[in-house]
Amino acid sequence: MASATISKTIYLGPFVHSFSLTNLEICGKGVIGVDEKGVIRFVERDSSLEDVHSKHDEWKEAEIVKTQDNGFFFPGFIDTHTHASQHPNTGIFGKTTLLSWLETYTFPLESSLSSLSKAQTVYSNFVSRTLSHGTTTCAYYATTHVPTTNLLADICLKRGQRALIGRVCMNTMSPEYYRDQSVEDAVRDSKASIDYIRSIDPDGSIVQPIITPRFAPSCTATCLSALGALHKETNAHIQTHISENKPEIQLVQSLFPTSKSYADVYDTAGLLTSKTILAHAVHLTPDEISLVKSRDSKISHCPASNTALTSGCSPVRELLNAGLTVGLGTDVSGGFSPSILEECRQAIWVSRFRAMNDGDEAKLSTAEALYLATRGGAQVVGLEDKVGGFEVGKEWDAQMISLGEVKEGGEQEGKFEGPVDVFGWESWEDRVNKWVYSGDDRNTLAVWVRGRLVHTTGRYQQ
Ligand SMILES: O=c1[nH]c(=O)c2nc[nH]c2[nH]1
Ligand SMILES: [Zn+2]
Repeated sequence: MASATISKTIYLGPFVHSFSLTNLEICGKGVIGVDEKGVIRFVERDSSLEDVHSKHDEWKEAEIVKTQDNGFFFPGFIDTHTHASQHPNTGIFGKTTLLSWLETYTFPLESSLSSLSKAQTVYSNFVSRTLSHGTTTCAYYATTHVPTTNLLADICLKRGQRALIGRVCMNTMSPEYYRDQSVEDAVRDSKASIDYIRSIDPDGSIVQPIITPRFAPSCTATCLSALGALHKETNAHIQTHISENKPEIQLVQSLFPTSKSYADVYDTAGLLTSKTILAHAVHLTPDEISLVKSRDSKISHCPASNTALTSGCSPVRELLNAGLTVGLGTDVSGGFSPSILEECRQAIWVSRFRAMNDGDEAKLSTAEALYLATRGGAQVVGLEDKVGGFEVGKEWDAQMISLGEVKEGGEQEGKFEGPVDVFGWESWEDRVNKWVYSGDDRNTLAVWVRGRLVHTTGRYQQ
């Protein structure tokens, strides 16, 4: 559990973060001061503890946290789209595609999360899992059930993980055993969850509610409009899915024959706003891209899920070139991993598949993938003033990454048990690439949110 108080702390060692989409800063000798509120007060480069103590007298008594085992500090990951309720199905999707996958695997599992004890087990486990992978902020879908959606918010608040938590709305084309019985029910229950989440964290500094129409096929036009009105009333964020696979898009066309496009369905309902997170966006038309841009709605790119459910390869370069704001989403359990580091790799792979047809410009670099995982994600969830990088005034949402080192002679005794082999001669840039391409949660020794230590592994020593 997150400790209640935090001490003024100096974080000492290399740090890595994005300046911009293409510019990753790698600072070999950093000193970062974080106050008792978890706010960064100074960031010194090519500096030492002695330099900092002589410059900042009032920091002489501060605690010191040093990187270890070829380590560096990195901003906490931001997962802009995942389903906590689907965690038990991770890796279970067979050869299904979106609509058959929902029927076969997803609705039965989600409906079973009416049980508080089952939800306690699933949600606690998933929050532990995402934290251990360095995810400090997560946009979660829960289920239609208010008590267990609220439980997910309780768990995130207690564990100290920033989260947007959505009670799922679905009043049509869903199984009889798992659907909202009316638009009024969908709105009443969404409101109940919004009110609860705002009551446990009135400033929304850790948990916030998010209005969650599942996707256009599972909500009637009246339901979508009522949720648009609920956004106007509450100013809560909105999350939904869009243009994930082709049969889904055809279904939307047949269900909303007077709409110009899938994006237009949401726009007509007042759901395309600057606080809207649209997951997938694999097959948007140029007109839809312009519409999304004009509304300043945000995109969650979910490459692992898009490949697993054979939905398609999202043209991320095109979305970025059009000026859209993009972050990464694990989309468990369409996606097969709770790790945003894995999602960086998947985003890079999918961009290579696009490049095979679209040309080399489509390729995402390591720096670009890490930007989407941090600063891009922060913009998607509306937290860009607080998290995503290391600057004075931002909050300390960070992970300590350690890569370990191969021992001389290849000795195994006492070797760092992680997936990355560092020999000692690699540049910092090469080390970051090695982490992105072959690292995992064994490399994430410690995780902080707002300066609070929320996860450690046994190897973390201070
Ligand atoms: O990846 C997805 N996961 C879901 O749960 C879902 N529901 C509608 N559309 C969806 N897409
Ligand atoms: Zn999803």
